[in-house]
Amino acid sequence: MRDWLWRERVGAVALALAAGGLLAYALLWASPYGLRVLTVAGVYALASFGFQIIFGLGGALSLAQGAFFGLGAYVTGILGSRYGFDASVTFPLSLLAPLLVALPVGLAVLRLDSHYFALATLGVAQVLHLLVVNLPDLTGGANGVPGVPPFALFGWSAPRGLPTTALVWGMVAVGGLIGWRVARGRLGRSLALVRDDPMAAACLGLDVGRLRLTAFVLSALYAGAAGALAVHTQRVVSPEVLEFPVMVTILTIAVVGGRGRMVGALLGALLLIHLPEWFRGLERSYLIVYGAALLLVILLAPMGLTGLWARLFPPPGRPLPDPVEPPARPARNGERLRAEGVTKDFGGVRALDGVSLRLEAGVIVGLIGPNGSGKTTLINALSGLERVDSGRLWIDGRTMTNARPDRIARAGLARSFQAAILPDDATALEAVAAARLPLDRRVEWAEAHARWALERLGVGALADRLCHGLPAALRRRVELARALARRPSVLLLDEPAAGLTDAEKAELAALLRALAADGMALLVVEHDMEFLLPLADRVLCLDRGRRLYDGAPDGVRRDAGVIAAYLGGVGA
Ligand SMILES: Nc1ncnc2c1ncn2[C@@H]1O[C@H](COP(=O)(O)OP(=O)(O)OP(=O)(O)O)[C@@H](O)[C@H]1O
Repeated sequence: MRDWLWRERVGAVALALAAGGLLAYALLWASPYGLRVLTVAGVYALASFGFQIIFGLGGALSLAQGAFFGLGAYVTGILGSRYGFDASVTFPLSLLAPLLVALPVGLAVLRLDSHYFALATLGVAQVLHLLVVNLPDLTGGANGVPGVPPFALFGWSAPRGLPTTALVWGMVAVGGLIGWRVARGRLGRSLALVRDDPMAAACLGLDVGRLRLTAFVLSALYAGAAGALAVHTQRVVSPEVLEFPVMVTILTIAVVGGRGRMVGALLGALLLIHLPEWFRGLERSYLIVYGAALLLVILLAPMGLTGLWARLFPPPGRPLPDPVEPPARPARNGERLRAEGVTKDFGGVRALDGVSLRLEAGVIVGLIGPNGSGKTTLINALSGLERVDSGRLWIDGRTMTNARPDRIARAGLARSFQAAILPDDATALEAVAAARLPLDRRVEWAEAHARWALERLGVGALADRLCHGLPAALRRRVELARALARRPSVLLLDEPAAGLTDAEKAELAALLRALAADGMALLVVEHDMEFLLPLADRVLCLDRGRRLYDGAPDGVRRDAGVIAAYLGGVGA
């Protein structure tokens, strides 16, 4: 514990020293030109904080960050220069304008795949650029708007030099702190989960669309603020602020600094904006040296400067929270899930053909059938990952037919996948805590509940181990702990015993029985009859998407239809 505190403090001390050094440079050594460059670095750091939220944490390559920057700059430029408004009007409006563009654009394009999303956001930048060039009465066209006043608020105005630098870096400090809290808090953690695997995130109850939209809007606010400050610094705004180099600079800052980290944005901005100045003396060869220096940084630190720092000085393992049992859903007997007449076609293939199913509290239902009989499709349909063509679904009496996976998850359903999906660079505790983010208001509570789930599955000792490199059996346990942490009323498991030793299977069976005894309704897809038949209370067998058998486990081996379609094949 003491070691952890000490090492945590080392990071804070390093940051304080760097801030002190920067302050000393600004106050004592920097020339007026040096202060200008420092101010521009601050402006880019602010825009990059926002980019870290949408790109670094959310994993969405938005190429609109430069456009939002330019929009903020134009709003301040036009209102300040033409109408004489001070920052009390121009600054909020420079945030509002990107927000008003980001909302509809985000709603329209955030569901696209990454490269289409990147192209769509690039389109936003192109449209804005065309608009400013072709609306000369408003924007000054290709010449832009000159004579933008300095940042002024309630009669005080920031003259060039130190006051402007201090103002910008004050905003950088506030913006960085907010961004840091976002990254460490529920939003940042949820976004990282969405970035790593949107499907798994949705099945844990996270509203992927809303999270991405929030990140996009936040990124636009940061860019708008940075654009407003940029135009006060340069005192002129022209279409250049909407051109691609601004976007490329922001992207390079994030990549060089380290994706998703606010300190990375800060370091990246300071480095990227100062590098050309340091190499300017080289005259014509400056671009070559600048490019080579960048390449070197990327080669030596592919995870960015902050990634390199973390590799050289690995962050201390945090003390684990004490386990706390999460509140259970109200106990209910009887039916928890009902599906009726579920039909699903994939092109010409009928994967499910009018399947009906009931899952009850305390009852384990085994789902069997030959390969391609529709078992996974049924689990996907029940958990909202596949839309059904016809049929109906209820969970705890509430209709959930074709509801989104996150809604179904919040209604009380949890599931596992054939191959456990866990984020590689998260610890087991973080991976499980992610499942509690939609339920717990604070990350600390989510972690305490996650610790309980890990202990319950007998893998408490793995809490601070990275998911990457965990053996398959342990990954399954952690995934199950993640499902359990949400205290679901219905649990769907897709081949949970695959790859386990006999001893591990016996442990798993005991655990599943204990969960059923707690009142959970379970559906277990398995090919391993030795494991499933003694475990299940009822067995449903599918064949070519149709129900072939639904009854007691001991009747399965005697059923002629099941033997012909399936058991003959698996040699049971
Ligand atoms: N996304 C898809 N697109 C097209 N066809 C699909 C898709 N998903 C499943 N199918 C088809 O639907 C049928 C049912 O597949 P499903 O994966 O549900 O079977 P399964 O019983 O889970 O098989 P297995 O035991 O091999 O996992 C198969 O014919 C499969 O090829």
